Amino acid sequence: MENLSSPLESDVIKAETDLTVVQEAAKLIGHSGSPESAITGILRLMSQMLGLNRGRVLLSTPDDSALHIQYSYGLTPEERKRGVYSFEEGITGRVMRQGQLAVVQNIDEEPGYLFRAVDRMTLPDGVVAYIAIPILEGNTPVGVLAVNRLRMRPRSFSADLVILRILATFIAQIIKINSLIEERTNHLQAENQELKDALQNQQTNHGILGDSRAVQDALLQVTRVAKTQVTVLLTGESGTGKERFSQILHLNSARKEQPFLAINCAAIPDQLLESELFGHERGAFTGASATKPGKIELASGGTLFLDEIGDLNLELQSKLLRVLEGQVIQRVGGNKDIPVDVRIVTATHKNLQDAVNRGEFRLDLFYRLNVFPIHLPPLRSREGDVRILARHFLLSANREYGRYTLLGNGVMERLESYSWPGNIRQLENVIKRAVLMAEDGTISIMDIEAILRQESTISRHLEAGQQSSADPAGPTSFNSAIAPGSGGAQNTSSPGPGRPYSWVRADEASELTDALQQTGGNKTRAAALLGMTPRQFRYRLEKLNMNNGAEPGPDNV
Ligand SMILES: Nc1ncnc2c1ncn2[C@@H]1O[C@H](COP(=O)(O)OP(=O)(O)OP(=O)(O)O)[C@@H](O)[C@H]1O
Repeated sequence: MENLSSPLESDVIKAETDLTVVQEAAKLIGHSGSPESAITGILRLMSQMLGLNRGRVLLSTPDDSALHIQYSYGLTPEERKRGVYSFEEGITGRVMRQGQLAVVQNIDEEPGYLFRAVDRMTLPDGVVAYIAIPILEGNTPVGVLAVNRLRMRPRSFSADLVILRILATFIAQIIKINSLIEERTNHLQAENQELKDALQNQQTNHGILGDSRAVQDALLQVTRVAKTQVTVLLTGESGTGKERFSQILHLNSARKEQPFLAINCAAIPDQLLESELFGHERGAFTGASATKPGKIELASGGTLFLDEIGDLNLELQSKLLRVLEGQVIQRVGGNKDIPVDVRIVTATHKNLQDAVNRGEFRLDLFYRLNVFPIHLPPLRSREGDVRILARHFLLSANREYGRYTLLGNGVMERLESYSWPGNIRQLENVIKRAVLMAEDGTISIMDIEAILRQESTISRHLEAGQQSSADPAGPTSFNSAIAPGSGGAQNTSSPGPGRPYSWVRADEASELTDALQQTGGNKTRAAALLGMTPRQFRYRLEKLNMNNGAEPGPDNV
């Protein structure tokens, strides 16, 4: 081998060999799903084609911060097992620590060479060298590629170093791809389990998620009273699941084949609400061109859910009491008693007793409604539920948007420590927005912090907005009112994707600008970041005179 015909010819042969090794090793990257065979294949090529023997790849384990021989060629299982080095030990530890290659020309003369994995006796008698190269992910060492070679060989050290650097890069790729595959596989397995659990949960709990005592108690109470005719009052903060539980009550009752209708009493002006609830006769008021049955009639045989019952005016309270006592209604503009058979379930986030004390709520109606109160506690006091719900909402947002997003390190803990004033609805919105915002398939702690910062601004704006009137831009609202005459058995309180309306304020300009900057000017994504619909976002830009990148004008608010 040494006596080649001419230096030029030997150079050509070496270059061809190197090229073959690189080509064959590159093919092995395609087998990253099985890193053992791909990396061992590269180590075998190094030994057979380049004379770089006893190749080993040492990787660190998170548990003991030491390097272990994970893959090798030409080492016995015992030698492999012995090859464990702390980052402070030997040549290998130094390469890992400093991220720089090491070349030991003669291992017998290097005090730092430990002979730990491979005994000197098993190596050739001549002068043996050792080369160790860091395996880098970006600039960070994640492991070490090491080999022994005879010092006297026709190939130069520098030629070996060049090819070893290339092969270390290939090995880094294989490790990276494999860890991605592993991460995705784990995610898929978790998702699979989640789907099985959800299916099971769907069968037993009608899709109500949560292991906390509070949720389990509420479920038990709901299913217990479902079969009876008892009047149920659901209490709890906004977004705690009052409407959801009312549906479960209906689905567990003998009325489940009949309609379930919902109305949010706070979302509909009083004069419309009366006609929505009781219906009207033809000609009852301007525009009443035809007789229209109300929701109470339409829900006959089934269940009517009245959300925000505390907002019902005193006149309608009396009429509702009459329904509860006599199971009859009169349409607006009519004088005929129409018998109805409806189960009325109500909900409120207000303290009804206080409303009674202030004279705003009828005591007799309060007693009628409050026969069986069920309280849904806020999310912050449902221990363990944020985790379950967050995983569920992540899964469904991924499905809805066709993404494959994962939660990054520390994100779940941050979600668990947040106070969730908007409860489950807010958690769902935050996860949806985070999935839309996540750039590289992972929701980072920074993404979540940015969204939670926005959430606290939203709460502040909401307080301001609640003192104002309706949105001229007609934004999506959590509680949408029914258009008069829309009829049909629709649910009028389903949550929308955007945030509830709040008045445009001058100090919002910097938020809009920040969001636009973060999303590189993409208005749809900026809107999502702020929890707004694109329409709400555009409306604000217009109001603040910022549509062409202009600074906001003080008179435009
Ligand atoms: N335990 C739960 N598991 C899964 N999803 C839930 C749970 N509780 C509530 N949700 C979901 O959270 C959202 C808010 O619930 P819901 O509308 O029932 O709250 P609410 O208390 O009626 O709110 P509001 O008082 O503002 O009308 C809905 O999308 C609902 O499906």
